[in-house]
Amino acid sequence: MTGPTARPGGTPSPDVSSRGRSSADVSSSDVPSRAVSSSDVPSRDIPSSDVPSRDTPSSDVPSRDTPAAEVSALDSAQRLVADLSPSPAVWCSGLRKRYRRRTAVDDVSLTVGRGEVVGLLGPNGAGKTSVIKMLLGLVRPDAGEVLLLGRPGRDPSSRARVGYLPELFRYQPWLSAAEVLALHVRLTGLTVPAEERQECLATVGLADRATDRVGGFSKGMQQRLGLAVALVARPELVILDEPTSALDPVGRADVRDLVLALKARGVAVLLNSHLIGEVERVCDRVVILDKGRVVASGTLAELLGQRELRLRLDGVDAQAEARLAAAGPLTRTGDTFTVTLPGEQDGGIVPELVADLVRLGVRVHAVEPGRISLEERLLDILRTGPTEEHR
Ligand SMILES: Nc1ncnc2c1ncn2[C@@H]1O[C@H](COP(=O)(O)OP(=O)(O)OP(=O)(O)O)[C@@H](O)[C@H]1O
Repeated sequence: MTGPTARPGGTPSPDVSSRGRSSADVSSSDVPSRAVSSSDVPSRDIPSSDVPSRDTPSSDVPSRDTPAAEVSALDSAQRLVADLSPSPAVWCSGLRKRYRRRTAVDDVSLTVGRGEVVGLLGPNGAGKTSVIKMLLGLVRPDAGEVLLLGRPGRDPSSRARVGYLPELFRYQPWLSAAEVLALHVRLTGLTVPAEERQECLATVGLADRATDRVGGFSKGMQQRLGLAVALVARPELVILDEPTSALDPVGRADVRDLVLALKARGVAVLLNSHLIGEVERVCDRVVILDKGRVVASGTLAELLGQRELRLRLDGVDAQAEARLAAAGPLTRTGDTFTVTLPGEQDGGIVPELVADLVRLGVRVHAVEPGRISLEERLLDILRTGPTEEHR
């Protein structure tokens, strides 16, 4: 996944507004303001003003005098645009960042599809937060390109539909939790009714602290409030940088449920977390960074494989053992047989094996698919370096 990737069909919008700013964002001096030109393939993210519409009175819109051929061409163009798949929630290519002589991010490209949950993993200093800040336009990349929801990441309007929980943040201590949410909703330029804001506080477990001043909140409560801020303006993409670092086990489980609920609603999530078990439970795909580079990426099945099958059996004769060995390399410890299945398995391989064993008179006590954990794979990749298979 390293190296520049083809740009998706997102056409940046010239519309720039202050929507999507967060009072927890880093200083505006980090935020580039240069406009980005566009010349790409259209996507559904094209502002509707760029697309000819029969409903909009305009000099470009066909009138009764417009020749039929022209109307038909406009119809086709509209259909073509409507049929295009939406651009990814996050797309970046060739991101690089140096801080003085230290390279923090080196040629990082990644994509988060709509409704997809992607985990960003890597050791301390790997460049995860730097990548996130470049995606959000909070740090200027030395090279590379970013599109958020089909618009340039540097365009503040792209962030109106992005919820962001920064790794380090501090809200105005003199405001109440409800006031912090109201402030952030105003910054997005959207209208979110008070009841919905209160529901959002309830979602993160702060329903009964709405009127309390944030200055008196514990670290975990501040992190819960940060989550509420990230979620309150009905985002289409949520970027969570270490969302559970201060949370208790119940809070962590809540965040897991929350990420799964977002996914169920079609919201894309980019999750940076050192809690690998959490990432393994909620993420569709994982991108592993080390020393600023992508060292591995893929779905959990791709990264972890699903190659082992452990069976606890009795009554295994030579014929049954031969059947087990036909499924893949076989080892035996007491009554436990472990078969290494081929990488590309078809879904029928396990039920067929079990049915054959039963037919051969074997008593099947347990069948367990085994695979290594994401933590083991991560350590393996970081210690020994990536293989072609991981990249
Ligand atoms: N503002 C900055 N000035 C100088 N160096 C920086 C700055 N921000 C990050 N770095 C350096 O860039 C590298 C990557 O840092 P980054 O915070 O992106 O890593 P990370 O993977 O998020 O780490 P962690 O898991 O510890 O949060 C580190 O070597 C860090 O010291």
